[in-house]
Amino acid sequence: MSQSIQFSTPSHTLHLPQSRFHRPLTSFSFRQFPLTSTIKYTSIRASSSPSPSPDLDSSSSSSSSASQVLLSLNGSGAVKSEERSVVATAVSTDTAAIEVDTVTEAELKENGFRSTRRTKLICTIGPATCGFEQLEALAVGGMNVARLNMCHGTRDWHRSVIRSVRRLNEEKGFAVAIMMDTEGSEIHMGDLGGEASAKSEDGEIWTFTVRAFDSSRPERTISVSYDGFAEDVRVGDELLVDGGMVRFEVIEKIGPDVKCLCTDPGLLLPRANLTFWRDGSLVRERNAMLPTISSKDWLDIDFGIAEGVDFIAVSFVKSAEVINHLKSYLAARSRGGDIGVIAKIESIDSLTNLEEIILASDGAMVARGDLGAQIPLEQVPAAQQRIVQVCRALNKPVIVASQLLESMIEYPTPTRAEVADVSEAVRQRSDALMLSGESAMGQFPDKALAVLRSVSLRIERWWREEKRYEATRTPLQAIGSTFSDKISEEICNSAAKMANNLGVDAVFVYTKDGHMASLVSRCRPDCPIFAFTTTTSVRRRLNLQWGLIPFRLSFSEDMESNLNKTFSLLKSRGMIKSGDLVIAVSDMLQSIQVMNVP
Ligand SMILES: Nc1ncnc2c1ncn2[C@@H]1O[C@H](COP(=O)(O)OP(=O)(O)O)[C@@H](O)[C@H]1O
Ligand SMILES: C=C(OP(=O)(O)O)C(=O)O
Ligand SMILES: [K+]
Ligand SMILES: [Mg+2]
Repeated sequence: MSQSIQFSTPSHTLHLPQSRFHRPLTSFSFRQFPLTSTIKYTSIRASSSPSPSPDLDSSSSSSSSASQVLLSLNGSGAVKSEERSVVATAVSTDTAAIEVDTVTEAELKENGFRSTRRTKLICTIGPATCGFEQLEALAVGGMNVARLNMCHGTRDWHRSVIRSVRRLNEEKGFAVAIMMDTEGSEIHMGDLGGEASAKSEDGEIWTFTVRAFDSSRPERTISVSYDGFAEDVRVGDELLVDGGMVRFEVIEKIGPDVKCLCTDPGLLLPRANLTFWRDGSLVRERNAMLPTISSKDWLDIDFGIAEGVDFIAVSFVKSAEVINHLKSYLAARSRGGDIGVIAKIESIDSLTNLEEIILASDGAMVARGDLGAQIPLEQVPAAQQRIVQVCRALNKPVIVASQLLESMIEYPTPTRAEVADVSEAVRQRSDALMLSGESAMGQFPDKALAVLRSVSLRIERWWREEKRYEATRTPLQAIGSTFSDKISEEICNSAAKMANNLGVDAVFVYTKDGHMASLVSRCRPDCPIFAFTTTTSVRRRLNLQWGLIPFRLSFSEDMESNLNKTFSLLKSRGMIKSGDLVIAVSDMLQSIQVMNVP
């Protein structure tokens, strides 16, 4: 019935120093399981309340102990509207102890493993999506991470969104992670005194000023966030709003006011970014004086720690130093340092110091909005490809962001060019795609998310059909520093290769801190990766990474018992079936097992 092969420790064990994951280290040998598997099944006992503790089962060999599996829809593909009514409701059967997100469950049951989406989706939350039902619709539509841009909104507003997302996760079994994005101290316009936008026409004279307005905004006047602004600019400089959406020429300076002539008309949006160009180059001296993390950002970071966000995305990173600084700050203040730091690559300096920045971070964002204001637009695609490749090489998740479906802020369908752009990001196999204004303040947030979902699924399938995977490309460079890390890496590389060659249905990875799961994800195998972890926060963080379907599950050091338990739980939910071919790896027992589900 089930055939399984196990590479594990038998007679001779090689003793190695304990790794940072405290896993027993092993040597490798080969053992063929008898055709009648040693794996046995016992039914799952129902438990009236799910265990709040993410601790491992103490009774490691007992696959009959009350068990809990938490699973997210993340990674699942499309959801039909009629399924929404049943989505994410806790199932009250004798397996009530299993909390399952029924979106993924329905997907797996209906279309099998191959249908799951590998590319992760991030939605910026704004006025269009901050209500509980709107957040739920996004989660049902495939949102893996909710992003909060601290450039906008009050802390109270952000707190209420964070709490709604948390409630959604708790009540409906989702694992949507929260990413807080810092404002940074680059120069930007004020908030237009509450207006949604202001139109600037060709030939108009506008005043940019560091003065604050007591009451309403004077006509054709824009406040600027940086005090040194009026001193720094020169008559003749070109002033670009949002990287060129609107252009002005500086014609006169009067104290704190700078008079500018509009040369390229357009819409001014609240808090739009401002850059200055002199003789065809970006004026950067001024920016070098500004701290990457402003005093307001530090307060926001403290707020993020207190509210338990999962990721902090740092705007306008210039070097690895600021990332290291923030990481030690977080390690000292947040329990267990469980907030991931994402470096936003959106400046010339961040491209210059790309490798060291990414190495220091837990992930990176190709922030094409500001990047396109700092380098010529035609250089942005090459920069994107390089950033995606470096992240992959260094095993850090990478997000492609900004203007993916910009036209969908106003229209219900994307342009062909936008679909091509999204396809390219998926084809590069970036971990995640991000919506900005489309979900924050657009008219069609759910439709925009559905476009990301369907394009991701289609391109991923095309990629697999074309068999354009690793064999034809340069192998991944080795990254592990300790011997133990090198073993994990080799195991994951081999497991992914075996998964492709054998055409397995899924890779199972048992991981406490998520590292082993990220190593499997890095290989971008053809099949989905079921990542089992013991803690809720790791489960949420894994939601950012390509191909991972994160589950929370109590498990032990005993892989056979873990597999027994997982098979029974997933089979009882109809998420796997007898005969499915699975490869299992774990960061406790460094082994690869190949087996058919009995
Ligand atoms: N928390 C918020 N409150 C109000 N509006 C928001 C919020 N977040 C985003 N927005 C709106 O969505 C737009 C796009 O979001 P985003 O790309 O994150 O910001 P930005 O345009 O400042 O880079 C913003 O310009 C703003 O109009
Ligand atoms: C994502 C970006 O950053 P923000 O929206 O904070 O400007 C960007 O510049 O592309
Ligand atoms: K920001
Ligand atoms: Mg930016």
